[in-house]
Amino acid sequence: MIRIGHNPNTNMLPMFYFLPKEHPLLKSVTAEPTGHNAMLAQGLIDMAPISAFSYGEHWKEYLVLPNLSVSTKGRVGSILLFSKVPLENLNGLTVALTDMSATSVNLTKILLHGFYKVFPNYITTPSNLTDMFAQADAALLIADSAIQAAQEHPDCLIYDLGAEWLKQTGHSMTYSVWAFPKKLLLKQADEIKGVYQLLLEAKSKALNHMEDIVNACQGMLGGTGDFWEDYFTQFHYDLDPMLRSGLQKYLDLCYEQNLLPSRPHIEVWAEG
Ligand SMILES: C=C(O[C@@H]1C=C(C(=O)O)C=C[C@H]1O)C(=O)O
Repeated sequence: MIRIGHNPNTNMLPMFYFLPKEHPLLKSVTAEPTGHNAMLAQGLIDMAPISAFSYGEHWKEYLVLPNLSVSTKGRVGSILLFSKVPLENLNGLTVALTDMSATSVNLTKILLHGFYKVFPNYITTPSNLTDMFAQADAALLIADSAIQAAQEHPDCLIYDLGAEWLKQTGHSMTYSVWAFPKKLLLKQADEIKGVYQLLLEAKSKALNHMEDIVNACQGMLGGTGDFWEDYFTQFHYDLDPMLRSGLQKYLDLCYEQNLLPSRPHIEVWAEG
C-alpha cells in the first residue's frame, strides 16, 4: 500500500480526476502543497505531487516520477501576484505570501530580487486577498484561491508569474513534480510501479476527456467552459527535456540566490 498525496485544486484535476478513490494499492491523503511537502519529508506519506522547490530541498533523498509534472511555458493563470503598485516599486514594501506554496513563494523571490532588483519584506499568511492587502502592498496566491481572487476583479495590478518567468528567462516553469523517497525502492518497488501505472492511466484518460475536467471545475468554482478550456491549454503534465531544463534553471537560480543549500541534480526514476 502506497500512501499518496491528493491535491484538491483544479490545476491537479487532470492527474486526480480519474485516479481510483479506492484501490488496494493506494490510500490518498488530501492536503495543499506545503502539507504534502512536510508529510513526505516526515515519512507520513510515500509519494506526492510536491512543490518543485521541496524536491530541491530533498533531491538527495528523493526520486522524481518520469512523465509527470505540473508545468507551463508562459502564463499559468493561477500563480498570481496581486499588487497595489508596479513590481519595480516594491522595494522595502511588504509582500504577503500564501502559506500553501513553496515553489511560487521562491519564484516570487527569484523574480523580485534577481530580475526586478527589489527587496521587499515578506510575511506568510493564509490565502485571503482582503486580509493580505490589509497587512501588505502585494499578495501571492496560488491555485484555486488565486483563480477565485482574480474572478472578483480586485482593484490592483495582477502579475502572472509563469508569464514573468518566461519573459525573464525564456524557460518553461515546473511547479510540481511527483516524488518519493529512494529508500522505498528497497521494499516497495512493485507497488510504486503499480501506482505509477495508475497515475499514467488516470492522466491519459483525463487528457482525452477534458470536457469532464472542465465540467468538474465549473462545479467547483463556477466560470464558463471557455474560461476553463483556456486555463488548461496552458498546462503541460509531462516532464520532457524542455520542461526539465526549465525546472533545472529554476532550481539553479534558487541555489544561486541562497534559497536552497545545494545545487540540485534532478534524478528521475529509471524504472518508470
Ligand atoms: C500551477 C500551480 O502550481 C502549484 C504550485 C505549487 C507551489 O507553488 O508550491 C505546488 C503545486 C502546484 O500544483 C497552481 O497552484 O496553480
